[in-house]
Amino acid sequence: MIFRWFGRKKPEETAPKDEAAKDESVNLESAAPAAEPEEAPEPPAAATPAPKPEIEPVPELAPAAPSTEPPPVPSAPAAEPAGISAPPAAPVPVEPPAPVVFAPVPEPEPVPELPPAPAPAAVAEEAPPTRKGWFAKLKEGLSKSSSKLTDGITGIFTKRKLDDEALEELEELLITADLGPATAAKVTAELARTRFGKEVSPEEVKATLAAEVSKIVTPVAKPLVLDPALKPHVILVVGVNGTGKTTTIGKLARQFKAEGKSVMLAAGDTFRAAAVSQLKIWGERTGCPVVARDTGADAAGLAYDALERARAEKVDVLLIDTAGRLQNKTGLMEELRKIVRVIKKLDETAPHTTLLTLDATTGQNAHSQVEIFRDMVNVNGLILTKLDGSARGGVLVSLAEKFKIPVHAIGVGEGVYDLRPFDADAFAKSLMGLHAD
Ligand SMILES: Nc1nc2c(ncn2[C@@H]2O[C@H](COP(=O)(O)OP(=O)(O)OP(=O)(O)O)[C@@H](O)[C@H]2O)c(=O)[nH]1
Repeated sequence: MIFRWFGRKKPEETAPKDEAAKDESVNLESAAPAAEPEEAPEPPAAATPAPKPEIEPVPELAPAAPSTEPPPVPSAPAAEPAGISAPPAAPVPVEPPAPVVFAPVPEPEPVPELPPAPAPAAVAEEAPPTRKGWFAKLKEGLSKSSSKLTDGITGIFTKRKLDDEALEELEELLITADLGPATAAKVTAELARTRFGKEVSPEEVKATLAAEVSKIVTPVAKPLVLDPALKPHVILVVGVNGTGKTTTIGKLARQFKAEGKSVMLAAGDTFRAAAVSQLKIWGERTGCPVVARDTGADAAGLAYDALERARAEKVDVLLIDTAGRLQNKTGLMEELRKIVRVIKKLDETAPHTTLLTLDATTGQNAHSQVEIFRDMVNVNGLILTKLDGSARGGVLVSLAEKFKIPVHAIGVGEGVYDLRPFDADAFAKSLMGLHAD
């Protein structure tokens, strides 16, 4: 029996190469990586004299500051990775997962008037969080993902030896929990190496799996570090509509402000009026100026103006929001590449960080999104959003294994404090329903 297990092929041999990308729910007719687009039109209005963008004045900081920055929490440890700060707050009502828009619908005309934007809760309404509160929230947020795993593990390993059959069942369980075939095979093989033929308890299995998951995700757990020499450090935020780009920008803006940095926001999703007004609300909440134009304006031109303005004002960080509609993939690709090309006219090293937001509730669909956006722009950081309430949080493990792109932070709620640096060990333990210390 033991030989059968050890005689198995290595994960990379057994795992179908593009298994993950073939997720049933991805409509890759419109979303699949495509050939290089035709030559994009020459840089926009941006480089030529253009109407001055609308610059939201920096709201008066005196009233905003106390509400934006909670008093220091004594129990929270001081060590906070650069770029990401204070942990989050009271439980946030869990939204039903927002579906990723992939359907090949015709591209609508820009909507001229501003529909009412959802108003994020005021920063002041959220209680300052503690470290303990953060782990509780992470564990609670991942409870749907972890209960799937822990119930399965208990079912397989109650009073049972670790034999071939048990290992196969475990491997299947890990695949259905979105860890991906390669990761599932790797983690199971490690368990077999140390425990094969022995009676193992569900607790032992969970602890071993948590340790293996932690090993896989540790190399990608890298905080978002700003280069203080850059004025500004330009962060381009890309991702499919509804994955949390704008919300993540708001959360990051709060954190950077809390570190004493000056922040400017650019409403680069000029396609949707609601996206612009939503970013303006985040600008007001966090006390950051927002560079915006009317709906339908050229996004690259807007980004150029924003960077010019941020440079003139020696702003520390410029966060650029973008559109994420994949219905017209070629159009999106052209738009994103044009933004990058145009801002490079001002700073050839920009954007310094290109962050892709991924909605954890979409599971393996996230793999296709990484491939698509990586082909469009040089994605060099990921943020996994909506880990709260997702039963598919295991996807982070397979993303780490496959793409090895740094995961800078995770979102566990809609509140302004609900973004945290990605802590590999806490995540692995929470995913396996174990207590994170
Ligand atoms: N539960 C939960 N909801 C989140 C999280 N991040 C964002 N959301 C919610 O997801 C929804 C979409 O977020 P947006 O920030 O508007 O997403 P977007 O990518 O900017 O979408 P568009 O503006 O349509 O391009 C909003 O209702 C957010 O409040 C998270 O970590 N957890």
